[in-house]
Amino acid sequence: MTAKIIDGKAFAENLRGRIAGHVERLKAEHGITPGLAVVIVGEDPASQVYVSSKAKQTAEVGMNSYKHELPADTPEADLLALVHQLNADPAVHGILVQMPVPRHIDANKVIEAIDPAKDVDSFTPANVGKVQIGLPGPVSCTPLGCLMLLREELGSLEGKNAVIVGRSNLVGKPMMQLLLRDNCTVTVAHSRTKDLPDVVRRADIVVAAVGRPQMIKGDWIKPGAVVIDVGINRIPAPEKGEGKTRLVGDVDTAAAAEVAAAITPVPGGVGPMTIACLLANTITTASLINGLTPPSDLTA
Ligand SMILES: Nc1nc(=O)c2c([nH]1)NC[C@@H]1CN(c3ccc(C(=O)N[C@@H](CCC(=O)O)C(=O)O)cc3)C=[N+]21
Repeated sequence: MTAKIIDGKAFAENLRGRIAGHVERLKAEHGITPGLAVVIVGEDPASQVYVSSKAKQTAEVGMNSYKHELPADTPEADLLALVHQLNADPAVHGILVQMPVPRHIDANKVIEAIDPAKDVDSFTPANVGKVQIGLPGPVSCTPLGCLMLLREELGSLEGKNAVIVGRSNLVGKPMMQLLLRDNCTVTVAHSRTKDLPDVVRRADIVVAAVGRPQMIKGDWIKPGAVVIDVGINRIPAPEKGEGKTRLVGDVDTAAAAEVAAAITPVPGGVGPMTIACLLANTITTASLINGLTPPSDLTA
């Protein structure tokens, strides 16, 4: 078998088109222009590129984009003060503080300072809890993007054996909640899991989120499985020239594609969905802040 390559970039583009429609409606019917504030501390070049593309896409769907770039040595108190200022700003419906923050800043303190009503990453304890019990609110961007791709590919996920490799707060744990809500039988595997290849071989759905380049091999994949590769790893690519690099996922894509029914590529799979879901969450929070029901096509 040769797997279908799931085009996350195209799905994300379509999603952004629907988001633009929702922005239009919020403006025309309610006089609300959703606003997203992105805060970045320090000059990490990869983060800079990523934040710029978020700002560009935010503007493209008709939302207001507020970018705050702070120097790497910004005191924690100054960052917390900015978060409080954004919490109080009625033009801001979503706040994202780009992670990781420099070591002298406590990331948990920053996350807990964000008003859960504006927490478009769904990182705050309040929103993590809401996702767990199924209350409306923002849902972690990467898991939400993965869920949308899986539903598009499979329709109902009911009864599927889903194996998530990785138990991070960022991806593994929220992914577990979402797949459980869609009636999958969920296994969360991690670095201490015994016989990991055998565990993965039982999966109808594999979500790889470990951050180790090409760790999941082709012969770990059950024939006909759907594979979602969350990994974004930069590795040396001497074939492209001295000192060059390329992006690979957590899955050996070429080998897995020989066995799977469908697989997301890296780049062009989950990554673009993450940013589109950030915009989707800003519609969700802007709606809820104004007492409106969020659009059902943008959430879990
Ligand atoms: N508060 C916070 N929220 C985040 O959601 C967050 C964060 N901090 N810190 C960094 C990570 C990383 N992340 C990515 C999203 C999209 C791509 C993406 O679109 N990747 C492209 C490739 C981009 C390239 O070529 O470098 C792709 O996979 O096709 C990558 C990485 C969000 N993060």
